[in-house]
Amino acid sequence: MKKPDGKVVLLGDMNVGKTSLLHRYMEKRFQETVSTVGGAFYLKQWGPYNISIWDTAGREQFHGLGSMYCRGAAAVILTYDVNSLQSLTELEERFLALTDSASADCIFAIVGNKVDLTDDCALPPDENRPEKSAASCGSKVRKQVRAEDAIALYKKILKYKMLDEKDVPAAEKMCFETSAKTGYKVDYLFETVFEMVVPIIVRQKAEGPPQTVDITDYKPAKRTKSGCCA
Ligand SMILES: Nc1nc2c(ncn2[C@@H]2O[C@H](COP(=O)(O)OP(=O)(O)OP(=O)(O)O)[C@@H](O)[C@H]2O)c(=O)[nH]1
Ligand SMILES: [Mg+2]
Repeated sequence: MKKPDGKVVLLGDMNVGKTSLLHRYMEKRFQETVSTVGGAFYLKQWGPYNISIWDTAGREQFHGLGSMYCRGAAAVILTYDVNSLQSLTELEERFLALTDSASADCIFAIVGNKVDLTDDCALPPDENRPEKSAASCGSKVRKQVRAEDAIALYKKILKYKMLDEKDVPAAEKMCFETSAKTGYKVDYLFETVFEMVVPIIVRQKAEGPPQTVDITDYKPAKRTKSGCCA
């Protein structure tokens, strides 16, 4: 297996569509998923670099693994469901702290998935079309999370990381809305992130061995007679 040069990690609550986004990008299709157990990764060749993209489990029982997956990450994609304000809140309350183990210059992207389930009634109510302000429009639902809410979260992340807005990509550039189901903006999301990750990979390589864990290097510890590990 090729050794990854850099690492991108998808984090977010269960059911927001992390696995579906990754399938859509890597396999160009949408298929039924099962809730992720632990984590899994894909390798993506990007120019001369191999980037590992880690899909993590959103379920609470796997929460402890999150910071291990984030170790040395060059980018973290914080994913929520545009139809669930709670899934955005969880990013701040439950997932942000997991990124403490990421690279110091880690890039953050915030992604609102499942936009296909919403329609233009997500926009502020139109006084001329009061029916559009209803909580649902036909089979589509009103978007629960506004783009501004995601931008506000991005700014909170910068504060948490003690980063200056002028030293990092603009919030508007790093907040995305996608649909894994239709493919809307999925390639754009990953490719924007990869472009930004390349300089971080270059720096990480210049500074020494990558901080990513190569699971092919894993050798089980020898057991001694007393049962301890040697
Ligand atoms: N309509 C719609 N459904 C989606 C979209 N993305 C994912 N889903 C559905 O949402 C459900 C959860 O998707 P997953 O990709 O498994 O979610 P996850 O974030 O990986 O969940 P965990 O692995 O439990 O953390 C599945 O039924 C998907 O088919 C989308 O863009 N639009
Ligand atoms: Mg999953």
